[in-house]
Formats: sequence, C-alpha cells, structure tokens
Amino acid sequence: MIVTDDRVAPLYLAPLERQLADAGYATTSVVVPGGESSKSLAMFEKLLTAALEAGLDRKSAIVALGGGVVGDLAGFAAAAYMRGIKFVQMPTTILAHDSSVGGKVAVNHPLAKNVIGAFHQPELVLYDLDTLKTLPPREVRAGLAEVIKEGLIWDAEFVSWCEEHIRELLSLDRDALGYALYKGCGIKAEVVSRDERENDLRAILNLGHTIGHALEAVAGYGELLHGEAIAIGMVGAARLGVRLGAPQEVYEVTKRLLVAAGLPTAIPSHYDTDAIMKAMMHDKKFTEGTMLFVVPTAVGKVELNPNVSAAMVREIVDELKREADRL
Ligand SMILES: NC(=O)c1ccc[n+]([C@@H]2O[C@H](COP(=O)([O-])OP(=O)(O)OC[C@H]3O[C@@H](n4cnc5c(N)ncnc54)[C@H](O)[C@@H]3O)[C@@H](O)[C@H]2O)c1
Ligand SMILES: O=C(O)C(=O)C[C@@H](O)[C@H](O)[C@H](O)COP(=O)(O)O
Ligand SMILES: [Zn+2]
Repeated sequence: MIVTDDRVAPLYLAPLERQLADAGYATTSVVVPGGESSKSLAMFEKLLTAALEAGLDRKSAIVALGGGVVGDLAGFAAAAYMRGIKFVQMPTTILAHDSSVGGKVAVNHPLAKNVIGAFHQPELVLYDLDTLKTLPPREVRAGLAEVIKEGLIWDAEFVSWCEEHIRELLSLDRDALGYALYKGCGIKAEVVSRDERENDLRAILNLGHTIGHALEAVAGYGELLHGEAIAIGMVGAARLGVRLGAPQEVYEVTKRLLVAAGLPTAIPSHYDTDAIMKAMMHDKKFTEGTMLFVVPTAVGKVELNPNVSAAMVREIVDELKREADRL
C-alpha cells in the first residue's frame, strides 16, 4: 500500500505505481491531505481502514512516498497494523533525510508533537534527489534546518562546509545537495546505530526540538513548519549554551548559518510564553521531574544537560520574543 499526500501524488504517484506493477506487485494507494495536520489519529485510522479494505496481510508492505509527515504517519500505521508489517521510506523532501532514517514513527496529539508513536525501522530508504526539484522554496529552507542540525550536533567541519555552500544548497545544486544529504543521513544513521531506542545518545538529535516542538503545538500544527520551529529552537539552545559556558562563537555560527539559509531565528512576539512553557512539559525528554536539555558546548558538539531549569528556558523564550520585536 502506497501512502502519499495530495501535493506529491500528482507528481510522483503514477510512475511509482507503474514501476511496481511492472515488477509484479499488486498495489493500492492512499492519498492524504498535505501538511502537518495529517499526522493525526484520525488519519492513522483512515490508513488502517484502507489497509483492511485492500486486504493487506502480514506479508504486505506499506510504502511512504513523501515528506516527513507521510513517513511518520505511514510508518506508524505499518508499526501497528497486524502488530507490525514491513515498511519502505521514499523521501521526497530535504527534511525527510532525517525522518526517513532511524525508525521513529508517530502522529501528533493536539497538546503535543509525536507523543503517539513507535520505533519501527524501514526495510529500505530510497531517496531520489530528482524529486527535490519540485519543492517549494519555503520547504527547501525548512529542510536545510535539519541538515544544519546534523552538523551542529556532530561535525564542526560539516557546519563550515554548509556555511560555504549555503547558496548552492538553496538553489538545489545537485552535487552540493547530494553531499549534504549523504552527510546528514550518515550522521543520523551513526547516532541511531549507537542508541536506537533513545536511552541516551540519540536524544542529541533533538537539538532545538524542546522549544521547537512547543512552538509547533502552540502555533497550531502546520502554521510554523517543523524546520522553521527547530531553527528557532536551535538559536534558543545556542543562547542557553553560551550562558552555561560555551564560547560565544556557538551562538554566532548557529544564528549566522540559519539566517543565511533564510530561516526564522526569533519567536513571533504574539506567541504566549505560558502556553509555550506548558507545551514544553510534554517533551519526551522530561522524566521524573527532570528535563534533559540538548545544549551546545562547542560548534559541532552538544551535551545532554539535566540542570536546565524551566526558569532559564523561560528567560530564553522571552529573549527570543524580544528579538522578533527588534526585527
Ligand atoms: N521520524 C523522524 O525521525 C523525524 C525527523 C524529522 C522530522 N520528522 C517529522 O517530519 C515532518 C516534517 O517533514 P517535512 O518537512 O518533509 O514535511 P511534509 O511531509 O509536510 O512535506 C512538506 C510539504 O512539501 C510537499 N512536498 C513533499 N515532497 C514534495 C516534492 N518533492 N515536491 C513538491 N512538494 C512536495 C508536501 O506535500 C508538504 O506540503 C514533521 O512532522 C516532523 O515532526 C520526523
Ligand atoms: O530521530 C530522532 O531521534 C530525532 O530526534 C530527529 C528529530 O529531527 C525528529 O523531529 C524526531 O521526530 C523528534 O523526536 P521526538 O522523539 O522528540 O518526537
Ligand atoms: Zn526534527
């Protein structure tokens, strides 16, 4: 069963269906509305109904053709249907280099992002860079936020490379994009292979997400794109890092690179600080009253810090809102 969305379907569904038919596979396709609001329990149920109606059995597979929304949603359906069937990721966004690798699949709850989900690894990730040519520019920029994140958590040299090649990346230069996605997938795979179930190390992939996920929930899913929200969150984390002793350079490099990528770096000032703080309490890194915050310590290095108080984060949120007023 191929799952895709209504913006990707007119572009890439028919050729995939044709090729699978030529290869001898019987397929059925489900098209969901594009955008974050499709990562819902209602849409999850719709996929399970379609799977039952089409007669999928334990030897069937679900193929996710699209961005992270389709990947997370279809992957969660594959994890749950008959207690788990095979699953293939065919990412069509830059951001989905991150979501297609690593096996985290989920839908959102109105109160919090990704809180209903599973770990379910794909059998295969098939990334056709040609599909990226049709991405709207805003989605290109949002996707680059997670590419930059991979560098900021793991590889200072890759951060410098991104700074030097940001124009090529924004204009979808094939060589630059191919290299960036190869590096991004490589860093993601390296981290996940060391800690698949997020007992410790994997949480570093959450740089910028504590604030970012709260912003997505408060804005209303889809208003602020995931990459945009985590760009703001990464600037917040860099500010926190400097306050905790990291060199000022960490903040400067993070902000400069995200600005160069055309991403937002401040919180819209009309967002309610109390609501952001409340949404943050649903972060999965919050256990037994302790928040593990991903804090940069140098360019290309982060730590999981258990001593970041809600009061400190609140100050950062307010600073990021004042930044928006200055822009
Ligand atoms: N599971 C994970 O590890 C993980 C990692 C990162 C992000 N995510 C999740 O991924 C989601 C964001 O993914 P996304 O940014 O890919 O968003 P998305 O799936 O909503 O895709 C972005 C938009 O681009 C359109 N689109 C997709 N491919 C296209 C193409 N080739 N040409 C033209 N339009 C195209 C889509 O229809 C959509 O409107 C969030 O829900 C986030 O939480 C998950
Ligand atoms: O794969 C991971 O682990 C990540 O943290 C990657 C993130 O980019 C991604 O947005 C992920 O879905 C967030 O994980 P969550 O557990 O906070 O929902
Ligand atoms: Zn993310």
